Amino acid sequence: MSPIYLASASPRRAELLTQLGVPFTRLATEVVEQQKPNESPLDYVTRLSQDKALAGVKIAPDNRPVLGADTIVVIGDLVLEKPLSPRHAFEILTQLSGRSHQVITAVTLADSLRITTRSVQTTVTFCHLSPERISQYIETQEPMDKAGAYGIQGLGGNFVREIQGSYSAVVGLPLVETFELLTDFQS
Ligand SMILES: Cc1cn([C@H]2C[C@H](O)[C@@H](COP(=O)(O)OP(=O)(O)OP(=O)(O)O)O2)c(=O)[nH]c1=O
Repeated sequence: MSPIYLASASPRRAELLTQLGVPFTRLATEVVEQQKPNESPLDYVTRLSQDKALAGVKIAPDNRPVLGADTIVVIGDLVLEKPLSPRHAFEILTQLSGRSHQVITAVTLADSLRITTRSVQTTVTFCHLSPERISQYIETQEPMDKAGAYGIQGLGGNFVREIQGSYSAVVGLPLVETFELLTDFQS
């Protein structure tokens, strides 16, 4: 696999790309994450992954492909991103308790001429969480930098009764779809 740029500060995305065997250099980009009125969750996560990749293309020193990705948690029509505070994390986890939600991850590859995006939707079902259990989890700090205020790869995995779809997409980068995207883009 040829080397690429990764426009992401997420340690999970770097680990997953390493697991795929893709050599990469990280680029530091800043993208404002704000859903527009009437923008669907899928359109929103797609746009963010594209904005991240295109912000990387702008600062990349050469024309290697740039990968950008975004992950959101969706319950009903409501998009849950990273919690703004421990109190907000408590509200989010209370909403997720005892029911199913969707996790959508979009991945974009772009260079100065082309842009391609794949999105993956996974359904995750949580067991019932008591307020005490939620508070204890928040004390670990694990929820604070994660969409939906949990990490399936960490202690948040203890809450997952069922997952239908891609585990790696929930963690932040769908391995199969990213490999296919890279293969198609570089062929
Ligand atoms: C649901 C879930 C999300 N997450 C993480 C993946 C993402 O890093 C984060 C969602 O935030 P994002 O805004 O997608 O990504 P980021 O800000 O961490 O990184 P960057 O924009 O620089 O690429 O939540 C987990 O690690 N485990 C989970 O189970």
